[in-house]
Amino acid sequence: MSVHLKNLCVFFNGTPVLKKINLEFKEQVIYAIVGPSGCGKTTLLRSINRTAELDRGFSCSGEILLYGKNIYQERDAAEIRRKIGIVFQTPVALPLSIKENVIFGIRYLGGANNKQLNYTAEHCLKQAGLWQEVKDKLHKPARELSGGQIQRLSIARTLAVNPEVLLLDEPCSNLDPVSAKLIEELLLSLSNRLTVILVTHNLFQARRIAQNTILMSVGCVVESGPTEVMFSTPDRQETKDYFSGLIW
Ligand SMILES: Nc1ncnc2c1ncn2[C@@H]1O[C@H](COP(=O)(O)OP(=O)(O)OP(=O)(O)O)[C@@H](O)[C@H]1O
Repeated sequence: MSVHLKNLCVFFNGTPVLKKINLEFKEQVIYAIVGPSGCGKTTLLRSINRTAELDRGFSCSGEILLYGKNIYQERDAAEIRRKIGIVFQTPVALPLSIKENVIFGIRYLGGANNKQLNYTAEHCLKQAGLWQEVKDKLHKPARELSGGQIQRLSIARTLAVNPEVLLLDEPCSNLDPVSAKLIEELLLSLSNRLTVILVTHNLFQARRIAQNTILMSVGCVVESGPTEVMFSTPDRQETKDYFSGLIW
Protein backbone atom coordinates (compact mmCIF):
# COMPACT_ATOMS: atom_id res chain seq x y z
CA MET A 1 0.00 0.00 0.00
CA SER A 2 1.45 3.38 -0.92
CA VAL A 3 -0.82 5.86 0.88
CA HIS A 4 -2.82 5.10 4.00
CA LEU A 5 -5.10 7.64 5.68
CA LYS A 6 -5.97 6.86 9.27
CA ASN A 7 -8.69 8.88 10.97
CA LEU A 8 -7.66 11.98 9.04
CA CYS A 9 -9.43 15.12 10.22
CA VAL A 10 -8.72 18.53 8.68
CA PHE A 11 -9.85 21.89 10.00
CA PHE A 12 -9.65 25.44 8.70
CA ASN A 13 -9.76 27.95 11.55
CA GLY A 14 -11.20 25.20 13.74
CA THR A 15 -14.03 24.34 11.34
CA PRO A 16 -13.96 20.65 10.35
CA VAL A 17 -13.62 20.09 6.60
CA LEU A 18 -12.55 16.43 6.60
CA LYS A 19 -13.91 14.09 9.26
CA LYS A 20 -12.25 10.81 10.22
CA ILE A 21 -11.20 9.73 6.74
CA ASN A 22 -9.87 6.17 6.53
CA LEU A 23 -8.66 5.15 3.09
CA GLU A 24 -5.99 2.94 1.54
CA PHE A 25 -4.42 3.56 -1.86
CA LYS A 26 -2.37 0.89 -3.61
CA GLU A 27 0.32 1.13 -6.26
CA GLN A 28 -0.59 0.71 -9.90
CA VAL A 29 -4.23 1.55 -9.31
CA ILE A 30 -6.26 4.57 -10.44
CA TYR A 31 -8.66 5.87 -7.79
CA ALA A 32 -11.44 8.33 -8.57
CA ILE A 33 -12.73 10.61 -5.84
CA VAL A 34 -16.21 11.95 -6.58
CA GLY A 35 -18.79 13.89 -4.62
CA PRO A 36 -20.73 17.14 -4.59
CA SER A 37 -19.10 20.54 -4.66
CA GLY A 38 -17.60 21.58 -1.34
CA CYS A 39 -17.47 18.05 0.15
CA GLY A 40 -13.70 18.25 0.65
CA LYS A 41 -12.17 16.49 -2.38
CA THR A 42 -9.57 19.15 -3.11
CA THR A 43 -8.71 19.54 0.56
CA LEU A 44 -8.17 15.79 0.75
CA LEU A 45 -5.71 15.86 -2.18
CA ARG A 46 -3.94 18.95 -0.82
CA SER A 47 -3.64 17.35 2.62
CA ILE A 48 -2.10 14.24 1.07
CA ASN A 49 0.74 16.24 -0.50
CA ARG A 50 1.09 18.80 2.29
CA THR A 51 0.05 21.84 0.30
CA ALA A 52 -3.11 22.44 2.37
CA GLU A 53 -0.91 23.37 5.33
CA LEU A 54 0.25 26.44 3.38
CA ASP A 55 -3.23 27.94 3.90
CA ARG A 56 -3.85 30.08 6.95
CA GLY A 57 -5.87 28.32 9.66
CA PHE A 58 -5.06 24.75 8.55
CA SER A 59 -4.76 22.06 11.19
CA CYS A 60 -5.14 18.30 11.09
CA SER A 61 -5.19 15.18 13.22
CA GLY A 62 -4.87 11.50 12.42
CA GLU A 63 -2.22 10.09 10.11
CA ILE A 64 -1.24 10.06 6.47
CA LEU A 65 1.29 7.32 5.80
CA LEU A 66 3.40 7.15 2.64
CA TYR A 67 4.86 3.65 2.48
CA GLY A 68 4.36 3.38 6.23
CA LYS A 69 5.88 6.75 7.20
CA ASN A 70 3.77 9.55 8.62
CA ILE A 71 4.22 12.43 6.16
CA TYR A 72 3.34 15.07 8.76
CA GLN A 73 6.29 13.93 10.85
CA GLU A 74 8.72 14.51 7.98
CA ARG A 75 10.61 17.79 8.39
CA ASP A 76 11.08 18.31 4.68
CA ALA A 77 7.61 19.15 3.31
CA ALA A 78 9.13 19.96 -0.12
CA GLU A 79 10.39 16.39 -0.38
CA ILE A 80 6.88 15.09 0.38
CA ARG A 81 5.51 17.36 -2.36
CA ARG A 82 8.10 15.89 -4.75
CA LYS A 83 7.14 12.32 -3.88
CA ILE A 84 3.41 13.09 -4.05
CA GLY A 85 2.92 15.30 -7.09
CA ILE A 86 -0.25 17.24 -7.78
CA VAL A 87 -1.80 18.54 -11.00
CA PHE A 88 -4.53 21.15 -10.71
CA GLN A 89 -7.69 21.84 -12.66
CA THR A 90 -6.37 24.90 -14.45
CA PRO A 91 -3.46 24.05 -16.76
CA VAL A 92 -0.43 26.03 -15.63
CA ALA A 93 2.26 27.25 -18.05
CA LEU A 94 5.06 29.09 -16.29
CA PRO A 95 6.37 32.12 -18.23
CA LEU A 96 9.25 30.02 -19.55
CA SER A 97 10.02 27.85 -22.57
CA ILE A 98 8.38 24.44 -23.02
CA LYS A 99 11.58 22.67 -21.99
CA GLU A 100 12.16 24.92 -18.96
CA ASN A 101 8.60 24.27 -17.82
CA VAL A 102 9.29 20.54 -17.69
CA ILE A 103 12.59 20.79 -15.84
CA PHE A 104 11.54 23.61 -13.52
CA GLY A 105 11.32 21.33 -10.46
CA ILE A 106 14.66 19.62 -11.09
CA ARG A 107 16.40 22.97 -11.55
CA TYR A 108 14.85 24.06 -8.25
CA LEU A 109 16.12 20.90 -6.51
CA GLY A 110 19.56 21.43 -8.10
CA GLY A 111 22.33 18.96 -8.89
CA ALA A 112 21.41 17.91 -12.45
CA ASN A 113 23.74 18.66 -15.37
CA ASN A 114 22.64 19.74 -18.85
CA LYS A 115 22.69 16.22 -20.27
CA GLN A 116 20.45 14.97 -17.46
CA LEU A 117 18.11 17.96 -17.86
CA ASN A 118 17.78 17.35 -21.61
CA TYR A 119 17.16 13.65 -21.07
CA THR A 120 14.50 14.32 -18.42
CA ALA A 121 12.74 16.91 -20.58
CA GLU A 122 12.49 14.49 -23.50
CA HIS A 123 11.60 11.47 -21.36
CA CYS A 124 8.83 13.25 -19.45
CA LEU A 125 7.38 14.91 -22.54
CA LYS A 126 7.24 11.44 -24.12
CA GLN A 127 5.58 9.99 -21.02
CA ALA A 128 3.04 12.82 -21.09
CA GLY A 129 2.30 12.11 -24.76
CA LEU A 130 3.44 15.58 -25.83
CA TRP A 131 6.87 14.97 -27.35
CA GLN A 132 5.77 14.58 -30.98
CA GLU A 133 3.84 17.86 -30.83
CA VAL A 134 6.61 19.97 -29.26
CA LYS A 135 9.94 18.37 -30.10
CA ASP A 136 10.74 21.02 -32.73
CA LYS A 137 9.84 23.99 -30.55
CA LEU A 138 11.21 23.19 -27.10
CA HIS A 139 12.57 26.72 -26.73
CA LYS A 140 9.31 28.46 -27.60
CA PRO A 141 7.19 29.98 -24.83
CA ALA A 142 4.95 27.35 -23.23
CA ARG A 143 2.10 29.83 -23.18
CA GLU A 144 1.75 29.39 -26.94
CA LEU A 145 0.46 25.85 -26.41
CA SER A 146 -3.24 24.92 -26.29
CA GLY A 147 -5.03 24.25 -22.99
CA GLY A 148 -4.89 20.48 -23.51
CA GLN A 149 -1.19 20.64 -24.36
CA ILE A 150 -0.48 22.80 -21.30
CA GLN A 151 -2.28 20.30 -19.09
CA ARG A 152 -0.04 17.51 -20.46
CA LEU A 153 2.93 19.84 -19.94
CA SER A 154 1.85 20.27 -16.29
CA ILE A 155 1.80 16.49 -15.95
CA ALA A 156 5.27 16.26 -17.58
CA ARG A 157 6.56 18.86 -15.08
CA THR A 158 5.15 16.84 -12.18
CA LEU A 159 6.63 13.59 -13.54
CA ALA A 160 10.06 15.20 -13.98
CA VAL A 161 10.75 15.11 -10.24
CA ASN A 162 9.97 11.40 -10.18
CA PRO A 163 6.91 11.19 -7.91
CA GLU A 164 5.62 7.97 -6.36
CA VAL A 165 2.03 9.16 -6.22
CA LEU A 166 0.20 11.38 -8.71
CA LEU A 167 -2.76 13.45 -7.53
CA LEU A 168 -4.97 15.18 -10.08
CA ASP A 169 -7.72 17.65 -9.28
CA GLU A 170 -10.26 17.68 -12.11
CA PRO A 171 -7.49 17.78 -14.75
CA CYS A 172 -9.89 17.54 -17.69
CA SER A 173 -12.62 19.93 -16.63
CA ASN A 174 -11.31 22.76 -18.85
CA LEU A 175 -10.46 20.54 -21.80
CA ASP A 176 -12.21 19.50 -24.99
CA PRO A 177 -13.16 15.78 -25.30
CA VAL A 178 -10.16 14.95 -27.52
CA SER A 179 -7.65 16.49 -25.08
CA ALA A 180 -9.49 14.84 -22.17
CA LYS A 181 -9.18 11.47 -23.89
CA LEU A 182 -5.43 11.96 -24.27
CA ILE A 183 -5.13 12.71 -20.55
CA GLU A 184 -7.18 9.61 -19.69
CA GLU A 185 -4.95 7.43 -21.86
CA LEU A 186 -1.91 9.01 -20.24
CA LEU A 187 -3.22 8.25 -16.74
CA LEU A 188 -3.90 4.65 -17.72
CA SER A 189 -0.32 4.22 -18.92
CA LEU A 190 1.16 6.01 -15.86
CA SER A 191 -0.81 3.75 -13.54
CA ASN A 192 1.53 0.91 -14.58
CA ARG A 193 4.02 2.32 -12.12
CA LEU A 194 2.34 5.01 -10.00
CA THR A 195 -0.55 5.37 -7.61
CA VAL A 196 -2.98 7.73 -9.35
CA ILE A 197 -5.67 9.57 -7.37
CA LEU A 198 -8.05 11.58 -9.51
CA VAL A 199 -10.73 14.00 -8.35
CA THR A 200 -13.42 14.25 -10.99
CA HIS A 201 -16.98 15.46 -11.39
CA ASN A 202 -17.24 13.36 -14.52
CA LEU A 203 -18.76 10.03 -13.48
CA PHE A 204 -18.23 8.63 -16.98
CA GLN A 205 -14.55 9.39 -16.65
CA ALA A 206 -14.40 7.66 -13.25
CA ARG A 207 -16.09 4.62 -14.75
CA ARG A 208 -13.82 4.60 -17.81
CA ILE A 209 -10.45 4.72 -16.08
CA ALA A 210 -10.64 4.18 -12.31
CA GLN A 211 -10.47 0.69 -10.83
CA ASN A 212 -11.66 2.06 -7.48
CA THR A 213 -14.02 4.90 -6.67
CA ILE A 214 -14.54 6.87 -3.47
CA LEU A 215 -17.73 8.84 -2.89
CA MET A 216 -17.48 11.74 -0.44
CA SER A 217 -20.12 13.95 1.12
CA VAL A 218 -19.74 16.79 3.64
CA GLY A 219 -16.20 15.89 4.61
CA CYS A 220 -16.80 12.16 5.00
CA VAL A 221 -16.35 9.06 2.87
CA VAL A 222 -19.82 7.71 2.07
CA GLU A 223 -18.55 4.54 0.40
CA SER A 224 -15.54 3.29 -1.50
CA GLY A 225 -14.81 0.19 -3.52
CA PRO A 226 -14.32 -1.25 -7.00
CA THR A 227 -15.77 1.19 -9.51
CA GLU A 228 -18.10 -1.30 -11.18
CA VAL A 229 -19.54 -2.34 -7.81
CA MET A 230 -19.98 1.29 -6.76
CA PHE A 231 -21.90 2.01 -9.95
CA SER A 232 -23.97 -1.16 -10.19
CA THR A 233 -24.49 -2.65 -6.73
CA PRO A 234 -23.31 -0.24 -4.01
CA ASP A 235 -24.06 -0.94 -0.36
CA ARG A 236 -25.48 2.44 0.49
CA GLN A 237 -28.60 4.13 -0.75
CA GLU A 238 -26.77 7.52 -0.94
CA THR A 239 -24.28 5.98 -3.38
CA LYS A 240 -27.08 4.57 -5.51
CA ASP A 241 -28.80 7.95 -5.55
CA TYR A 242 -25.60 9.85 -6.38
CA PHE A 243 -24.64 7.64 -9.28
CA SER A 244 -28.15 7.62 -10.67
CA GLY A 245 -28.23 11.43 -10.50
CA LEU A 246 -31.16 11.43 -8.08
CA ILE A 247 -29.63 13.63 -5.38
CA TRP A 248 -27.07 16.38 -4.85
N1 LIG B 1 -8.06 27.55 2.77
C1 LIG B 1 -9.29 27.37 3.22
N2 LIG B 1 -9.76 28.12 4.24
C2 LIG B 1 -11.03 27.94 4.70
N3 LIG B 1 -11.90 27.04 4.22
C3 LIG B 1 -11.49 26.27 3.20
C4 LIG B 1 -10.18 26.39 2.64
N4 LIG B 1 -10.05 25.50 1.64
C5 LIG B 1 -11.24 24.84 1.57
N5 LIG B 1 -12.09 25.32 2.49
C6 LIG B 1 -13.46 24.85 2.73
O1 LIG B 1 -13.44 23.45 2.79
C7 LIG B 1 -14.63 22.91 2.22
C8 LIG B 1 -14.21 21.87 1.18
O2 LIG B 1 -13.63 22.55 0.07
P1 LIG B 1 -12.95 21.75 -1.12
O3 LIG B 1 -12.43 22.75 -2.09
O4 LIG B 1 -12.03 20.78 -0.56
O5 LIG B 1 -14.22 21.00 -1.74
P2 LIG B 1 -14.39 20.22 -3.13
O6 LIG B 1 -15.16 19.00 -2.84
O7 LIG B 1 -13.06 20.07 -3.77
O8 LIG B 1 -15.27 21.24 -3.96
P3 LIG B 1 -15.38 21.45 -5.56
O9 LIG B 1 -15.92 20.18 -6.12
O10 LIG B 1 -16.36 22.59 -5.70
O11 LIG B 1 -14.01 21.81 -6.07
C9 LIG B 1 -15.41 24.08 1.65
O12 LIG B 1 -16.41 24.41 2.59
C10 LIG B 1 -14.38 25.18 1.55
O13 LIG B 1 -14.97 26.44 1.71
